[in-house]
Amino acid sequence: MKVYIGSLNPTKVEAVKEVFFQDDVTGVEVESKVAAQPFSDEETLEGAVNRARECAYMKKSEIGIGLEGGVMEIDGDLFLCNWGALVDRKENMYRASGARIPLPEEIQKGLETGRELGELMDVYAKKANVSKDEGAIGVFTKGQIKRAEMFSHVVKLLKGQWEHDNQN
Ligand SMILES: O=P(O)(O)OP(=O)(O)OP(=O)(O)OC[C@H]1O[C@@H](n2cnc3c(O)ncnc32)[C@H](O)[C@@H]1O
Ligand SMILES: [Mg+2]
Repeated sequence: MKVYIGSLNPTKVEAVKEVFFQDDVTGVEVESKVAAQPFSDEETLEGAVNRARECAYMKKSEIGIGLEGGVMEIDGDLFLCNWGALVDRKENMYRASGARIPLPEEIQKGLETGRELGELMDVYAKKANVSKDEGAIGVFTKGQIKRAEMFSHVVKLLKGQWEHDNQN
C-alpha cells in the first residue's frame, strides 16, 4: 500500500514508517496552509488535515497522512499540542491528537513575541534542529518521550481507527 506523509521532518516520516512498517511510505513536502506556528488546537488540526488531504490526492496514494505541531492555551499557560489526520482514497478522514505538556514561561514569552517554537528550542537547548530530533517534548521530559515516539502514538491512533472501519 502506498502511504504519503506530508512532511520531510524525520520525526514525522520515521513515525509513519514505524507504524506502517509493511507499506511503502514516502515523505513529501506539502503546504499546511496555516501559520508556521499554530496557536490553537483548531489551527493545528487544520494544518494536519490540509497536509493529509494533499497527500491523499497524490498519484497512487492509498493513504495520506498529515502531522502538525502547535501550541494551545489553557488558563494562560501554553501547552504543546500535536495533531494528525489520515485521509484515504474514499476521502474518509480520521483524526487524533498527541500527548501534551505545558511549556516553561520563557518559551511562552518567546512564542508570544511571534517566534517559532523550533527556533526557541534551539536557543534553549543550545543545539541545532531540536524539532527534527527529540523535540520540545523530548527536551522537557529529559528524553522520556521524544518527538518521533509522540508522533508514532498519533499515527497508531489514526491507523487503528482506519482499520476499525475497514475490517472484514
Ligand atoms: O517540516 P514540517 O513538517 O513543517 O516540520 P516542523 O518541525 O516545522 O513541524 P510543524 O510545522 O508541525 O510545527 C510547527 C512549529 O512548531 C515547532 N515545533 C512543534 N513541535 C515542536 C517540538 O516538539 N520541538 C520543537 N519544535 C517544535 C516547529 O519547529 C515549527 O516551528
Ligand atoms: Mg513547519
